[in-house]
Amino acid sequence: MLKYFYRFNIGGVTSVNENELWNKIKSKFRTDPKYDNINFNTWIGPATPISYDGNVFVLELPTDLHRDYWEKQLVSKFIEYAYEITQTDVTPKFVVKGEDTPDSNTANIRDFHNKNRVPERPRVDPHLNPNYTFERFVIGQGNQMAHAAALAVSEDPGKVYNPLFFYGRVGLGKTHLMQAIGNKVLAANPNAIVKYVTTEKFTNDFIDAIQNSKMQEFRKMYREIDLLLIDDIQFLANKEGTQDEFFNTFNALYENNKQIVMTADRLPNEINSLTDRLVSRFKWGLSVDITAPDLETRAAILRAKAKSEGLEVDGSIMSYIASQIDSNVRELEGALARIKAFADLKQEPITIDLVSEALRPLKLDKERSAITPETIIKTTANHFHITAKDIKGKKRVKAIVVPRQIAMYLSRELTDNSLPKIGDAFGGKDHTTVIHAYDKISEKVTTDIDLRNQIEDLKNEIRH
Ligand SMILES: Nc1ncnc2c1ncn2[C@@H]1O[C@H](COP(=O)(O)OP(=O)(O)OP(=O)(O)O)[C@@H](O)[C@H]1O
Repeated sequence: MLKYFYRFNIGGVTSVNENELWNKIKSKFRTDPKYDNINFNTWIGPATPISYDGNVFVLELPTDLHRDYWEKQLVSKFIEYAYEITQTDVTPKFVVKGEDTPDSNTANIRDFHNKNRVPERPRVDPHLNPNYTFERFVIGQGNQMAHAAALAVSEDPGKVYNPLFFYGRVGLGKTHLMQAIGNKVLAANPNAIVKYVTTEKFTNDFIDAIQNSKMQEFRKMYREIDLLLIDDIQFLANKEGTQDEFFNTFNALYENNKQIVMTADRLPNEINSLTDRLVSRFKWGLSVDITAPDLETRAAILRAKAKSEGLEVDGSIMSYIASQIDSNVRELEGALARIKAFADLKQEPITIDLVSEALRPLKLDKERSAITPETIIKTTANHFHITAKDIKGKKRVKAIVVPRQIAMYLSRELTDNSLPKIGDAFGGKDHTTVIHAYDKISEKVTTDIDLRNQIEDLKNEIRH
């Protein structure tokens, strides 16, 4: 391709040639905090200046995708920078490498091959954990809805809820449930193309494809999927290029009635800088949250895990472990593994003493005993901008009654104190008042997301 290297003069201002101008523009992009290294190396670095005649700047880009990206995301910055440098309006023109010299012969050959190709089902590794099945998933109050939706989708992918979106805190079974859909779909139809991918992997594959000019393969692979399971999409935050590509993948699959299942630790509209068009698409289907399992479910999960590992543990010991660990299922599993290792090492049966010894380094008992209704009352009062005296008092206004009930609920959840003892700490209330408050809040958290978040925040504040 011809390159022009010349300087010329407009009104006494010495103009720069395309290389000089491009280098200056590049350094401006480099120092702009909006464009980090990955962004710069992916989109800006691979561009080549072709010509600049004082008005039009021709920039060659390696792929169509780069052109799209430049036209949508970078063009205005380019114009702004070019103006700062030259004090003139520069119009950029983007050309894709090789496009202005199409080799018709090669194109014809490629066409021929495309038309005569025998369609084949590509082999895609689904990346599923065979243990993440519906059979091994224990249903409880916090995951009932999510489980039902997952099951419905696995029986009729692409038809009922598309996309299906699970959200919730870490370690509560989102990945397990989404992969259960994949395992079930594959069991029913071994030819289905199922792919589980984390958002991190999707991003890396995408960047890799751009850097190695493999976008076509990348797109083809993702667009032939029947069931796409994409985990932790909160990691799309602040990644505009990947969001664009995911948007295209999403549309291609959706239009072909292919099922998409996603997870995140929060709702789509709470993900930082997730573009509105993605947020609105994610809302087309169904979003379900998974919340922390209650005591009963935690014990049931433990029983199921112990059974699958051939561990014999008494029911009351299970309840004890479940009462000690109320954060998430992953930690529950970790505790069980720890107890098993401890029993093996000591060659002793699993008893309450052994369990409490095994879990001691996790400081669970200590943590529990360090938390008292007093600390809970104080923290809750602060949180709601009232006083501990209000909580212990008898005022019946809503602004005090609700925090009082929450503090009672937390005192039951986080301490081993008996009901009368909790009642005493709350200014001598009867134990039936504590039960009433506990039941009321337990019921409310199942439907009120704000309350649930507030309680989670409070638990964290109390623990730390
Ligand atoms: N209801 C359940 N029944 C049985 N096992 C469960 C249940 N919920 C979670 N688990 C187990 O807990 C562990 C953590 O679950 P998972 O990885 O699915 O959580 P997650 O919500 O995807 O968390 P993260 O956001 O950290 O990826 C897994 O081993 C999973 O099998």
